[in-house]
Amino acid sequence: MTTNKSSKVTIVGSGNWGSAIAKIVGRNTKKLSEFDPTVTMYVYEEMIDGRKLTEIINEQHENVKYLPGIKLPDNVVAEPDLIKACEAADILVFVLPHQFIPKICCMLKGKIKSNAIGLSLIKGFVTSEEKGIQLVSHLIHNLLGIEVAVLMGANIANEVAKEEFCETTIGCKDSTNGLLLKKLVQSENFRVVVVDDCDTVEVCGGLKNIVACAAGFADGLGLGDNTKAAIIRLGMMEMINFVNMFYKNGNVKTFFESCGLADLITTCYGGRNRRCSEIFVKSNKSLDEIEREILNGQKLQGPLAAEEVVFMLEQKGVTQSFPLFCAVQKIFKRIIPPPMLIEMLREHPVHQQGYLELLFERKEKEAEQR
Ligand SMILES: NC(=O)c1ccc[n+]([C@@H]2O[C@H](COP(=O)([O-])OP(=O)(O)OC[C@H]3O[C@@H](n4cnc5c(N)ncnc54)[C@H](O)[C@@H]3O)[C@@H](O)[C@H]2O)c1
Ligand SMILES: O=P(O)(O)OC[C@H](O)CO
Repeated sequence: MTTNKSSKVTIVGSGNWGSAIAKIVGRNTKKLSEFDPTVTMYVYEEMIDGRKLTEIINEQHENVKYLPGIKLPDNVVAEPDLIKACEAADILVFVLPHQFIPKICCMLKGKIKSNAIGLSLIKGFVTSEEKGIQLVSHLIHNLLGIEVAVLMGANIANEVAKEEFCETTIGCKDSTNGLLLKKLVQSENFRVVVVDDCDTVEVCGGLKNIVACAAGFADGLGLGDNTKAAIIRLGMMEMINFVNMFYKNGNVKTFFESCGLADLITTCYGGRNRRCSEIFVKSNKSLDEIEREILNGQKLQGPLAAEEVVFMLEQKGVTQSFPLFCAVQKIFKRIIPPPMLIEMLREHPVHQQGYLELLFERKEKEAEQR
């Protein structure tokens, strides 16, 4: 935990969500004595119409590429040098597409304060040859040696930036740090609940992106709301099963925080993964083409997560328990056609009599044994 009276905050990332959270964090640090008012935002530099993005942000106080139309507080300062941005920070808010995080952490190793704390807003997993699938917060902790909390919820960045009411979940083991992080990110219209079941919070954020892709496929196939509701329910059952199998201390109650069912709903109706998956079904375009044409530099997390998760499920020999995750991976690889999604869900193990009892009884027994 940090002992500074006035904690210095750096946001590592400046995409759609990074910029939206910078708006809240910048406002809070300006008014709360716990924090140094200046928030540094690490920006992966790029040129926009001949000007550097960092210069535009620092002069116009707007991330014109990733969050156009939203003014950032003037105490949010864009910095293109990763080390300069992070070396003095007491709190590091990680909010980059997950594919960039291993490289960023390697660059930061040994260059940050040893008593800094991290908060990861990254929804995804990382995989390596030796370690298989790993939670992003665990990777950051292992590489940088700092405690890392997570923040996940039903939070489409553009809506948060417009200050529409929503909720979110922070997973943090240390209650003092949890409270400090809550103060950093909570606002009138962004309500925070802190829980200590960090792994479940983070797994929810990574897996819901896969379910969102299935929802997008259903939209692309012209199916209606009943099918989408089934996809959300079956997706949530696979998420619960995944936590039960691989994160033994996970608590099913966490699925009823914003990071669980609520995020599944918002992402299956309004998210980028859903939108791009619908186009994937309706066109012959590759995912790369769709990402380039639709997202203007923003990144999809769902297809990559499906690849990583299914690789792990295959290694463990348990793919039959996760037909929805597997269907998404196979459809993106064009191994099966999109209508096969429904074939794979028709015989879902959740439809077997007594499935829920088995799922929850097993969990209760395990809890008793501990
Ligand atoms: N956008 C949302 O609505 C939203 C909401 C909640 C959580 N999230 C999660 O937050 C995380 C970040 O998402 P986002 O929406 O802020 O990002 P984004 O999709 O807008 O990604 C683009 C960002 O990646 C950066 N980038 C591109 N190439 C890079 C490189 N080689 N190295 C480092 N950075 C590079 C870009 O500069 C830009 O800042 C993701 O895990 C996402 O799932 C997003
Ligand atoms: O746009 P998506 O699909 O990356 O989802 C955004 C957020 O994670 C929703 O909470």
